[in-house]
Amino acid sequence: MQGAELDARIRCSVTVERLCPSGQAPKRRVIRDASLALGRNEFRELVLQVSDGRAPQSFALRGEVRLFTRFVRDGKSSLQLGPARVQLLIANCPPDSLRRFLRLLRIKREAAGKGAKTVTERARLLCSLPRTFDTISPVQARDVQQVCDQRAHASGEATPVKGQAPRDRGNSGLWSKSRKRARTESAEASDVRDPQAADMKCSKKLSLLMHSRMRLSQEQSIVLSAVLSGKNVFFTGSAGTGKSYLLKKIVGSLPPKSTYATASTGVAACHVGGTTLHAFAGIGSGKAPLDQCIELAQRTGVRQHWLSCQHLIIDEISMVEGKFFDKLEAVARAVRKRDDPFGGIQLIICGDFLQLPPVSKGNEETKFCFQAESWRKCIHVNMELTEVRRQTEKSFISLLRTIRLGRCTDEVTRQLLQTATNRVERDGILATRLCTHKDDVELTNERRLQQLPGEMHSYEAVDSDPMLVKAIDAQCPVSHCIQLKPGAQVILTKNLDVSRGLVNGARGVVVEFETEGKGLPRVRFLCGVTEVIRLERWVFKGPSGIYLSRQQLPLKLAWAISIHKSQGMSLDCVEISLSRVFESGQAYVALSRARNLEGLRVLDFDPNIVRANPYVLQFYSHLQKELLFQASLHRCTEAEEKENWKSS
Ligand SMILES: Nc1ncnc2c1ncn2[C@@H]1O[C@H](COP(=O)(O)OP(=O)(O)OP(=O)(O)O)[C@@H](O)[C@H]1O
Ligand SMILES: [Mg+2]
Repeated sequence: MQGAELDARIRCSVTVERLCPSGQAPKRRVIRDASLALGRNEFRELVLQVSDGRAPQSFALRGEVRLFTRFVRDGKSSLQLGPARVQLLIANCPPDSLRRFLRLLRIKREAAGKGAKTVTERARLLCSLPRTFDTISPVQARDVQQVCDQRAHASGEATPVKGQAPRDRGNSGLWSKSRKRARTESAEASDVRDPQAADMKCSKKLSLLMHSRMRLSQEQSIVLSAVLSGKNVFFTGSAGTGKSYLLKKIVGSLPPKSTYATASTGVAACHVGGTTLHAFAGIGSGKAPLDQCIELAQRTGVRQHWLSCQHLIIDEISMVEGKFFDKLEAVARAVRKRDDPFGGIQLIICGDFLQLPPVSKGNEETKFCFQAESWRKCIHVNMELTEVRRQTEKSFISLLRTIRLGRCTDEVTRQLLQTATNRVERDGILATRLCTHKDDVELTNERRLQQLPGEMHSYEAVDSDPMLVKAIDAQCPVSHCIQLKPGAQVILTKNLDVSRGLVNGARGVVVEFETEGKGLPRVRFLCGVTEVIRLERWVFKGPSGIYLSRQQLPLKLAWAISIHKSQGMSLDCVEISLSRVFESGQAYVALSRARNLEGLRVLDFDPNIVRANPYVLQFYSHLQKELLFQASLHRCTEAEEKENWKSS
């Protein structure tokens, strides 16, 4: 199937509810594994076709159609088809596919607008045309123009009252009535005065909307295809090659009911909208004997995860302990009563073993996951991302590559020593110090905030469950209480507007506070933008599988951050003191957070602290050979296929 056709057809669970006029309970039919397609019938009307693999049912989108999109993130949506008194409840759809499907539906429906010919019931009955269903064509320039015309027309008809959605569109019910959209619509209404500008704005907006899907590189797409083919995949790659970016795309491409996104740390889990691996597993630290762990995993709530999980995603695998992985594998088989590796769950694992290793306490011996006994039998395919996306300077990428392997040539040492004099501060934005020890971070941030003159402003988060503040703290990248003063150094913890540089990790300084309302902070960022920062919401799965959320400012104090917390982040301007580095990979993680050499200042650099674990190096050396072998095999098969094709 091509992209456009993919957008027009989704696999999901569909419940068809027929509402009875007499007020009786609706008649329901549940199709668990349905195909839902958008197309046109013999009268060129828009039609939704639901199929369970046998007889398809069609629903023409005539008259009023109401669309509910609040839970698209969970793969759910519903459509009320007014005249037919039918409701379609969509569930368990890969969220990205659902988003694209609904976007296509909205645009096609709006493009048809009022101009759509209505076929009378009589004409329908008398018509001799055979019943047909053609999958809808992709969005064309013509559709975009029609939508813009419709919008301009609707705005012209509606009284352009600020903050009020045009009546006509409100009635169609196809656009959710969120305040944000109402704002946009009122802005559109004011564009009526300059129809040409409004038209251009509208086409630009629509074209952005249609092309806003996350673009993957070729190598990222190959990994996604391997995942969608059902294989157990481990993909690796150096820092910044887009592993977590791809993982988010993978999460959005799988059915939500049976997909569990996890990571070794809370912050990494939040990046992929999931939970920690420990919270998913429900077996505590996993150090208890196997039968006790199995018992723990059989508890109500926990058992349900193990049984419903068909795709388990794990980010930052380098920090998962090997023995813990073996325990999980055995628990999975026991709880699911299946002898296949991991009880038949598809594993999608990613990380870079040359970054931070599992946390060890005291003299306890820790193993990497690839040293787990069950690793080899669980992983079918190893893949590597090679294109670095975080950094663009070739020389910096090559420097980082050397450090990653635990080497430090004279040239690398010279380049890093040279950064000690870098003036990374700009416009009052100081460098973030990456610290090896957590205590240093808290002390530094508290002390520097206290030292600032000016009034302190406090912001309390609104949590979905105030009893679970600790669980939310463990996963959310922002604290329950944030305190700021003018001059506070901050870092953005969410992508707000990628095109303007307001991305996760963007560095800034608080310049002032609004005098009205909540007294929100105005922050000047390194990218040159000064913006009032508003409350944002984070949603993630809590330990018992229910969704938790926090509403808070997407800011964190940024005089200092721990290297452990920085794993997975991209940072604008950093200062690193490497004298107390104690782990292999720690120096590499710290250095690879920077986007470029100019944004980096390394203090007290000693080449001896650059280390890579010898077992990890050995693992990667085997992996490289395996990948080379796979690639040559692939080339041979391709050549053979070409040869066969020529001779046939
Ligand atoms: N296909 C892509 N298109 C646009 N930007 C991308 C793409 N892939 C990755 N990026 C960007 O590259 C940067 C690094 O990506 P990401 O954090 O996913 O890397 P990573 O491999 O997980 O790094 P780390 O090992 O440090 O966790 C991010 O800013 C991300 O948005
Ligand atoms: Mg990552």
